[in-house]
Amino acid sequence: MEVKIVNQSRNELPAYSTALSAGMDLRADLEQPIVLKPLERVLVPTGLFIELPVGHEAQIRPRSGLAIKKGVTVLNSPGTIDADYRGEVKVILVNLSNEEFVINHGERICQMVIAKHETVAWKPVEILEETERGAGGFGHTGKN
Ligand SMILES: O=c1ccn([C@H]2C[C@H](O)[C@@H](COP(=O)(O)OP(=O)(O)OP(=O)(O)O)O2)c(=O)[nH]1
Repeated sequence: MEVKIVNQSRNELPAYSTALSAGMDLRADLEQPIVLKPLERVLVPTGLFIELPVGHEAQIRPRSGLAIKKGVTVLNSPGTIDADYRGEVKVILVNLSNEEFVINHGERICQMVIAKHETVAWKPVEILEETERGAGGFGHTGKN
């Protein structure tokens, strides 16, 4: 599938890869480094703009390496990029460690996965079909 992408990032390194992996790493596009204190969050620009086909979304997900080594993750994971969004793809990072984390220009901060989704026509009804579970949830079957 082809997806249109406008790259206004100042990164010399490729902003995206063509590898056949599910997630494409995205790089920070920064004029100067960002210092993220413990428990602070920040909106990080990528310099990328995409045009997804209707019925598709892009999901912004954490990188496992940053999460386990630095405690830095995507706060709203998975962030949703809608098919009709034409703004810059941005990433909400949060520092869950007890040390400062510096985000440098060009650093790979997250990964983006393109996914298909259903387009639903909601059908209002008075009653839903019964099931064995019924309204039980949130651990109602116990631990064992
Ligand atoms: O991590 C994210 C999440 C969202 N967006 C952009 C693309 C998305 O299509 C738009 C709206 O996102 P969302 O629906 O999550 O935001 P909202 O808080 O519901 O705001 P809105 O009222 O603008 O929909 O913001 C990003 O760039 N990065």
